[in-house]
Amino acid sequence: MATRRIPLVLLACGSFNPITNQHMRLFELARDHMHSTGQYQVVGGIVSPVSDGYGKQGLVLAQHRIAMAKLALQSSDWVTVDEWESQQADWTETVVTMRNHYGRILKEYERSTGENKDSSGNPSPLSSPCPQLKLLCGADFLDTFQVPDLWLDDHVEEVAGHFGLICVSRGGLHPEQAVAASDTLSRHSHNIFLVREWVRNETSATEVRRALRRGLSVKYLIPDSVIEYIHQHNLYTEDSERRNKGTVLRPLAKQATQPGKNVNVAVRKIATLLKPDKDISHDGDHIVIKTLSTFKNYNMDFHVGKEFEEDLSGVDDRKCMTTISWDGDKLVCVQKGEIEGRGWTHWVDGDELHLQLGSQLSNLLAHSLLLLLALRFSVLPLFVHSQPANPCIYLQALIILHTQTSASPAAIMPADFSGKWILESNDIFEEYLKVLDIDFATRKIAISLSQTKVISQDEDKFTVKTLSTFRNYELSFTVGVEFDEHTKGLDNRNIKCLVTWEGDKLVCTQKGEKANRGWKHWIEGDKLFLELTCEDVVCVQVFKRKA
Ligand SMILES: Nc1ncnc2c1ncn2[C@@H]1O[C@H](COP(=O)(O)OP(=O)(O)OP(=O)(O)O)[C@@H](O)[C@H]1O
Ligand SMILES: NC(=O)c1ccc[n+]([C@@H]2O[C@H](COP(=O)(O)O)[C@@H](O)[C@H]2O)c1
Repeated sequence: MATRRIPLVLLACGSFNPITNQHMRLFELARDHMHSTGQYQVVGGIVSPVSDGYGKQGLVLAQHRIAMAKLALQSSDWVTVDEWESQQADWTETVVTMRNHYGRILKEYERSTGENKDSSGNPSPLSSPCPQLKLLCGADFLDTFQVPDLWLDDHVEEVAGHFGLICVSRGGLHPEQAVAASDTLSRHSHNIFLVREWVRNETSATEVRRALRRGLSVKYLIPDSVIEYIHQHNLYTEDSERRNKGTVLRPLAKQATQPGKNVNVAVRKIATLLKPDKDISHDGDHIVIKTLSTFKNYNMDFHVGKEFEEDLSGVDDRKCMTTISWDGDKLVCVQKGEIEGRGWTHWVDGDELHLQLGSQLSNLLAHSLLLLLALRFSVLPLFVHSQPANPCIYLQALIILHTQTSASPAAIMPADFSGKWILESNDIFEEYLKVLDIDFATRKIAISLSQTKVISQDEDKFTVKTLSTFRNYELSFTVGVEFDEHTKGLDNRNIKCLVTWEGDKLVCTQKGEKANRGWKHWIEGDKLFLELTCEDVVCVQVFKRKA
């Protein structure tokens, strides 16, 4: 007997700021994929734009995002826009939105099966199987599960385990790795459907907004009706992009103050009202970190490598013998005293400054990581504060910090790029070569070759050698010092270059005949990333450190 398919509803949650053609494609791709399993019959799709309380930079009002999504989806006979989430006063956890929709779906199902019950009240064999609801997302969404304090573990468990996920590939991301890296996701991998989009579409709402601000065409990226709506309401401007700038994303603020996080309610209330500044200055290994707030100020003034007596008045009023030292490019602090294993570690990872606090008291949250979200030279950090005034309580409070120092975190902890790096992936390299006017034959050779980068770094002085069996290229520069480069053997142009630190990224602007030309280098774990930009093409190369 043929098994009957499970009716399935797909739910996509996001900003949809604005909705793009690719958002709508996700539904089509997911439906095809789920039908191909032979198990499911997709019976509907829901777009659920997030509420204004989400706090994401540049988020225009929900009423506009809803209106645009409705206009866009006029062409679909099975995907609809739902306003429930967007109309909630505060931002709503995704799982709460899922429960709400699923409750509604189940009611409808019960109503329909009510008509088909046998004498003992059970659904008759004629009834269709119980419907399911799954969350539809792009590969970047899976990565967000790893961000500390963004998701509650129980919620990830419920989304992946109880409901299920359908995840469509995006850019060079590796959703299968995101699943493998998470215990929760890998436990439910049978309920996570990875959909491969072969016709790659890199449209992102952020890029669409940028183009609109610059007065560039976005035709064929978003529907004409949406373009018209945007122009009528003058939606995406420099002003609208500043909306929520400096605001901590609501999930980060909310999840970190959940009762399940062992937060002292009274202190949490005070802490969440605070807006302290963090002022970091340094002169060689002499570092001063001032944390200033209307509640409490705390200053640290130390020399790396020299033990000193730290008076934690205003924190937990203990004294410690403290030593802060470099461990690679991490700043590691050991605080010897009454509390065992006390200390912290600071490091920079991409645009983020991480602080890991450890102490016997905080074992419950032994790996509580902070994200200090950095925007170019200004950082918007989140601050987790250990306040064991009551030894049973671990306080985790989020405070918004605006760093007002010209010294970026990278100036304190510059990354070390030295080493040999082997090319692993080379995303849209051919488009990049094309935009540099490199001829067909050279392009075909170049994309087929492996590359090795050999980087020597002496503080801010760099030599980067790019080696392949076809051509070698060498570049030397000092961060902050402009230089002339002749791209010999590449596109043979003369350009004026300046490399600067942005966080721990090395960022180069290349001024010359080609617009918007430059590159960025950064390290994540044992990977070296190189983002090459020219005009509107962005190519990402990933290298692996050679042991
Ligand atoms: N090009 C794309 N490929 C695959 N998934 C995508 C793509 N664009 C958006 N998505 C997915 O659509 C959902 C809603 O996305 P969202 O509203 O955040 O748009 P976005 O383009 O990702 O926005 P932003 O550029 O601001 O990050 C998310 O699950 C996201 O991963
Ligand atoms: N804990 C949570 O439920 C949680 C955390 C972060 C984002 N989200 C959701 O993920 C989506 C992300 O959208 P953006 O990619 O536009 O930021 C939003 O719908 C947001 O509400 C949910």
